[in-house]
Amino acid sequence: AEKAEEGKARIRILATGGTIAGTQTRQQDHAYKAGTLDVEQLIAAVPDLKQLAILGGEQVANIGSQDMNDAVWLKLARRINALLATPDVDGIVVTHGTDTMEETAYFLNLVIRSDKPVVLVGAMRPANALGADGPANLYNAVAVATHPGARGRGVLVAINDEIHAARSVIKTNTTNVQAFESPNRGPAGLVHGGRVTWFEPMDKKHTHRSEFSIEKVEKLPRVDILYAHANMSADLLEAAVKNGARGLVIAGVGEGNMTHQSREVLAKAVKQGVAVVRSTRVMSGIVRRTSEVDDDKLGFVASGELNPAKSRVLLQLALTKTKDPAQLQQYFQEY
Ligand SMILES: NC(=O)CC[C@H](N)C(=O)O
Repeated sequence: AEKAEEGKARIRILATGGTIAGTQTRQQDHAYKAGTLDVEQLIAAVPDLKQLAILGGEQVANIGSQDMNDAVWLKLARRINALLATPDVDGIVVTHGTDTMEETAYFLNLVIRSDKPVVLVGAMRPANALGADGPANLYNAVAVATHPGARGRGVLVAINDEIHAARSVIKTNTTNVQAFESPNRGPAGLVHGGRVTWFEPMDKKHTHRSEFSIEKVEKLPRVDILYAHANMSADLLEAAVKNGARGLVIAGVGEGNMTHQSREVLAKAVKQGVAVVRSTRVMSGIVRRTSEVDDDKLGFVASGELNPAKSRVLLQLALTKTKDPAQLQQYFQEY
């Protein structure tokens, strides 16, 4: 029997597309189209959601998340801030493609102004595939968003029975249903059949404690990521600067390393006022300040635990405040 309405959390589901809203023409097909179902269809597919919460749905976008961009981020973040500022919404679930989910989650983690739960969810199999994972993931995500322990934890990702902090989570498999991990820290919790278990909370600043704001931001600065490899030439770095990048993130080899030619071009870029962050193409571990590369001398910033995609998000927001390398480094420690 359904629980009494009073006492139930009011959760708004904001849909943006992705495989969770995707369909294939035949169940055996490999090919499919992301973002074909709308938010009402997603909710209707999981009747038991009504037991968990009072739900409302909104369609913010309907795209494959490879097409996620600053404009949709700003729209989504503004809508969430507006909803959470009212007393009628207790939490938000965002359905999202998995390709860039880690970036959207971290962006929201830095600009949402509330300690109410915000939970991103996706799926690896289209909605009508054999063994579709979307309905169970959505059920679990709503359960997490209604859980009192989710409050104040920052933006979360709930997928395949795990809960992850936006800051730590990365996609680690192209197609498997087990596609998300937090390699350095492990998950923030577990959720199974809607039952939630929490682990240690994140010690970094986020959401209501974040000093980043998009209220007055019309456009985010351009930040490019360049991927280091053996025999890496430096001309693509020069091209990025020439094309107006205000920040560069290096997906470095090892602990944020790159060819000496690249390092020299980047040092020059810093002198021209471009911010440079050293991250790594390696899946786990930390890029510490001044190991093989002398960040103090060159004016670079070490990304710490943040992978290139997340470093890019933080740098975009940090550049709305400063381009001083010392202050930028401080942000990379605190967020
Ligand atoms: N599993 C997925 O969600 C991937 C589908 C699509 N590429 C997206 O990220 O939206």
